[in-house]
Amino acid sequence: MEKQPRLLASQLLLKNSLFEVSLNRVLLTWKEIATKKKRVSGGIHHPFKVAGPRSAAAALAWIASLCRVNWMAHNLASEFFFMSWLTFFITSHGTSHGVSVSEILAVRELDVDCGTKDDGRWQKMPQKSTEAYPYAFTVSYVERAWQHRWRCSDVTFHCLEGALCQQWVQTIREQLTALTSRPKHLLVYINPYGGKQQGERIYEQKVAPLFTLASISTHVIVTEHANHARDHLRTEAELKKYDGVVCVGGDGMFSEMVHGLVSRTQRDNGVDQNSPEEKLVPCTLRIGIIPAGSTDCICYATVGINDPVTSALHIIVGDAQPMDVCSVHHNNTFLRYSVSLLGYGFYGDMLADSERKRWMGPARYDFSGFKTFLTHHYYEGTVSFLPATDILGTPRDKTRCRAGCFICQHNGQLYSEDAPEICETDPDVSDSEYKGGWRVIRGKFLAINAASMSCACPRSPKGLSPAAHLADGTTDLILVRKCSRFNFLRHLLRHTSKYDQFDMTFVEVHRVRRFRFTPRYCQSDSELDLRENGKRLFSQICRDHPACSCSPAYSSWNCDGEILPHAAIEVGVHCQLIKLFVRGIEEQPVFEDLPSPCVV
Ligand SMILES: CCCCCCCCCCCCC/C=C/[C@@H](O)[C@H](COP(=O)(O)O)NC(=O)CCCCCCCCCCCCCCC
Ligand SMILES: Nc1ncnc2c1ncn2[C@@H]1O[C@H](COP(=O)(O)OP(=O)(O)O)[C@@H](O)[C@H]1O
Ligand SMILES: [Ca+2]
Repeated sequence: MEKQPRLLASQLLLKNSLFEVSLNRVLLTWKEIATKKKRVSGGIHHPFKVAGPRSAAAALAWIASLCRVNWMAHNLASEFFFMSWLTFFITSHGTSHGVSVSEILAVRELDVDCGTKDDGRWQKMPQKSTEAYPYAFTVSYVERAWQHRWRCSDVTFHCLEGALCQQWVQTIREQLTALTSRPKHLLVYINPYGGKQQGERIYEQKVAPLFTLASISTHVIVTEHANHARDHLRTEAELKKYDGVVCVGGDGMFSEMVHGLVSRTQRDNGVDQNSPEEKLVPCTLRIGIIPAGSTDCICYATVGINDPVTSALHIIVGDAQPMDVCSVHHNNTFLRYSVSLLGYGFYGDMLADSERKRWMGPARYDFSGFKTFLTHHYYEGTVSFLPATDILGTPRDKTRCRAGCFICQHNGQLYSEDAPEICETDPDVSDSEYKGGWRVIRGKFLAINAASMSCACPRSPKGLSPAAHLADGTTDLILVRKCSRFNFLRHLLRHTSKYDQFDMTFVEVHRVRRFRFTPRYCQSDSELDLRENGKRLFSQICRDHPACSCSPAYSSWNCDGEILPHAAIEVGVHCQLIKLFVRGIEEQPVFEDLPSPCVV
């Protein structure tokens, strides 16, 4: 059934005119071609996947001989076909290849005699094609590769008539211009010190050539100090000139962009950020992330991979994904926004320690994580939260937030018949109570984490809260109570396997709209002084009595990789406050579940 229209189309085409094509795969993708047999790439099948020549030169000759491709489309007036897809057939093997117009990156005419150097690499036509078909154009398009990676692929079409060639180029350009969601002008900030300090190199070598190919103009700023990008965005940047902003760096750099853009938007709209109850105005400009940091969990959890080329291609095709942002206040004073992790206890202590070891690069987190694990401090306090009861789904269900997520499309405003009713007495939780819809839990905690998205990252591909949603207006509050080191290790290890990290007696998780935390001792205006004195006092006591197993009174909050100055905070989720140049993680037919090494 499916083959019939294609067959008809090909007959039509042969009658008219059109192209004989040689599929001119670029050398760059050769490595992938050789291993393609193992991969599934979104239903695209190539004839050259079974066996391959050894050297690159042999590969080119082999591809050229193998891939005699007929370009089959109907006449240009027949817009129906063109509206969404370009389809070409690889006649030697009878397979077809369709490319959505929305995933075409660029089209350029080729000077058949001397090739083209539009994108920085020469493409020489095979001699035979040059003689027989003196005109050609190249279409660059997105090809799906292994594990959510996207790559830029080229296909070159040859033809007999110059006018026809131009007509095709013109038509494809018109189609691309009609895609209004694509950015044309971008403001780019590069953190040269993020991650392994490769930001500038990554941008120049991997991203800038793709932006040039897609005719995107950029204004690039290499930051000179922390908060440079935030302050520039908040005050100076002429945002009207741009269709989006891009950061090259890690989660900290992304956080700077969020603070700059959100603050600017609130100021322009007369909204007071200091009021915790205030409804914030969403930002219109989209943010792109080129991952070049240490954790890059926002990129990983929204794209599925930390890969600069993939992220650049998502920016070029103009993807858009709304995201929730948490605002953090202390005593009616705005502190910070958070998009990924707000963590007190384990992640706060780990971050505070790791900041002193920046020279270690991304490995500082493993080192400080290990050290913090050994110190095994717990903290006493009260967590109160407003459960999100009017939603479908729970933090423990098996659904995952993926591209086009149904729950996020409805702003999380779905009513579930199974949603638990709030009852005044909960026999399961003896140390919790309800006050006006708020639930209050007192206890001793190793960690208090709020994940407003999954926080998936290479260290934990499913993340801190695997079922969290990017844009549902809720955050998953994870409470890890005091337990043995062994049990805490079991909990941590489960972040790296398929086993449920919440299925442990000392762990609970709640999907909430707001929450507050108050440490047991304090909180007064002189909290900061107390904290400093307290820390000094405890460290003195512990130095004097090394066997002492007491915990300090306070930890710090890790807010997307930044330390907050207060332990007592109030947090509210702002549904879909920002937009990213991504589409969410695309479903893949294979490789979705990583094999788990063991369960403990
Ligand atoms: C035993 C292995 C345990 C692995 C547990 C992994 C849990 C990982 C959850 C990660 C959540 C990440 C949330 C994102 C936070 C970022 O915003 C933020 C800033 O990122 P940036 O530097 O790119 O700007 N990053 C972070 O705060 C770093 C989080 C990294 C956590 C690593 C924790 C490693 C723990 C190792 C414990 C080892 C115990 C071994 C005992 C034998
Ligand atoms: N030019 C700069 N010099 C020093 N710090 C910077 C600079 N630009 C940005 N920063 C800060 O560096 C911190 C870490 O940046 P980030 O890109 O997230 O890297 P990482 O993932 O390694 O932490 C952020 O807090 C950011 O504000
Ligand atoms: Ca959320």
